[in-house]
Amino acid sequence: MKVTVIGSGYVGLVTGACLADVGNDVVCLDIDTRKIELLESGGVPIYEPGLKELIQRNARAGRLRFTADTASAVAHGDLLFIAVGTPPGEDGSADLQHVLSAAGGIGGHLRGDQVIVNKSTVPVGTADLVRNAVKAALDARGAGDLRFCVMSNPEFLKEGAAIEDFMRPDRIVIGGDERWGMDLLRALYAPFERNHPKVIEMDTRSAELTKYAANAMLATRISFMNELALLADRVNADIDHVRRGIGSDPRIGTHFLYAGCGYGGSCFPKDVQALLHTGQQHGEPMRILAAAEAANERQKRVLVEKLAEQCGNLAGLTIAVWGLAFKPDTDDMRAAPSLVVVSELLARSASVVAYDPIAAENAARILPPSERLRFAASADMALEGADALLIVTEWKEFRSTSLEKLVAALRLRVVVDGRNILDPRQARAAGLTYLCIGRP
Ligand SMILES: NC(=O)C1=CN([C@@H]2O[C@H](COP(=O)(O)OP(=O)(O)OC[C@H]3O[C@@H](n4cnc5c(N)ncnc54)[C@H](O)[C@@H]3O)[C@@H](O)[C@H]2O)C=CC1
Ligand SMILES: O=C(O)[C@H]1O[C@H](OP(=O)(O)OP(=O)(O)OC[C@H]2O[C@@H](n3ccc(=O)[nH]c3=O)[C@H](O)[C@@H]2O)[C@H](O)[C@@H](O)[C@@H]1O
Repeated sequence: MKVTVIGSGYVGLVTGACLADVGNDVVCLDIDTRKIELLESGGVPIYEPGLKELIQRNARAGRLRFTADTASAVAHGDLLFIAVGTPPGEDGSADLQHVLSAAGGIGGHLRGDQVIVNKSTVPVGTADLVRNAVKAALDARGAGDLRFCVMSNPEFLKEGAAIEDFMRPDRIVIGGDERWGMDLLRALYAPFERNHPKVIEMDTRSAELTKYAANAMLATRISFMNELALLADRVNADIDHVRRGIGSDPRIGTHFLYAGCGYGGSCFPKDVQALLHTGQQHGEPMRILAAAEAANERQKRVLVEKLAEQCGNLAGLTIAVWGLAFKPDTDDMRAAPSLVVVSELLARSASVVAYDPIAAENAARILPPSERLRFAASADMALEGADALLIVTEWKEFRSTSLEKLVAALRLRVVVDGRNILDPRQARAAGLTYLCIGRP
């Protein structure tokens, strides 16, 4: 099938590359010409495991092309995916300017009999706005009779595992009000079903709401566990035991129950805010979600609070920070808890030496290096001259770190582990003051 993907970011590139990989003829469009030039020359603007190889393989096979030319890209696809960003506006609502500008571009060049599929995460009712924007652009060029429909197909992939998630989805939500659009999209996704039905059909508005419901539920689950972990700290219980104890109940399940230093990323924080905003707009305040968000804001400060409880005044201390990305296996720094952790340390007049295997460059754009903030080239180098260590992201390379090395390097021998990756007994036996989240 001929597919166009509008927006070549995390979702657009993964969607484009995976659809090409099963044999479709895909064009990825972006307004960022530097991104397109890089992609055309074999580079990939983001870090996502396996993506570079997948893109290169399919580009070589001629099934995947990149362009900044809206006219040819829109003319190409029988299916036109919108995968542009929907960042939070000032009031927390989803900012739809990119979606609507993409819709305008589609309307300006539509050739007819094309299905517009919205993959961006957007509030309920956006499909109608997209339809109106396309129609207005068609009318403006005297082409109001061309046939098209607008569908919702939210994306559930996780960064760091994006290709696996796309290739082997738990479910494929398709929201639409016209049968021909449904049929075309179902046919596109047939190779991903592998004898197990994955497609869940519904109306557009329910599909739009499903996406927010999923992220809001997951964010709430994490905040619930984080609050429980803070309580476990107070009552001398172990959140890891509690997690296993409740996760074995299939009604609860084992996934997404890890306490830590707060959720971040490009989606949970912004989608939680957007759903809160939708609730307010319609006179149905989402009280549970508001509490989940407040708990997350608190959680991002817990590491520094624990450090200060242990060390007293942090002024003048040098703190090593391991991990900056909002989770391992990504270079994404959007709403990463590390941003709060590092800013809080600097605000308390500590110096910071930070290390991240992949995200340091992106981090330095948000937190510019200064006299009190340096970026180290390795985990070991971050420890040089440090008084204490904070672990913020659970990159694999931190898991089997030598405890003896930490004891030798850290002047105060204090480690605050925001992801519970070290063994408390071993850490203490080695001579560290080891603080973590919800484990005695
Ligand atoms: N990043 C993720 O893991 C997931 C993101 N989503 C949703 O998918 C959407 C996209 O997210 P990301 O891929 O992370 O964003 P991104 O910021 O990585 O990529 C968006 C791209 O769209 C381009 N763009 C903006 N306006 C355009 C236009 N009019 N025409 C062509 N290109 C345009 C930008 O230049 C950028 O390259 C968001 O709504 C997000 O909430 C959904 C599931 C997972
Ligand atoms: O809409 C989106 O963009 C995506 O948002 C999340 O994916 P992502 O943000 O890539 O990463 P997650 O693995 O969900 O992690 C999000 C945050 O939660 C934290 N987390 C996750 C799991 C857990 O048990 N505990 C925990 O603190 C992570 O450290 C991270 O900061 C969802 O998991 C995806 O299904 C969704 O498509």
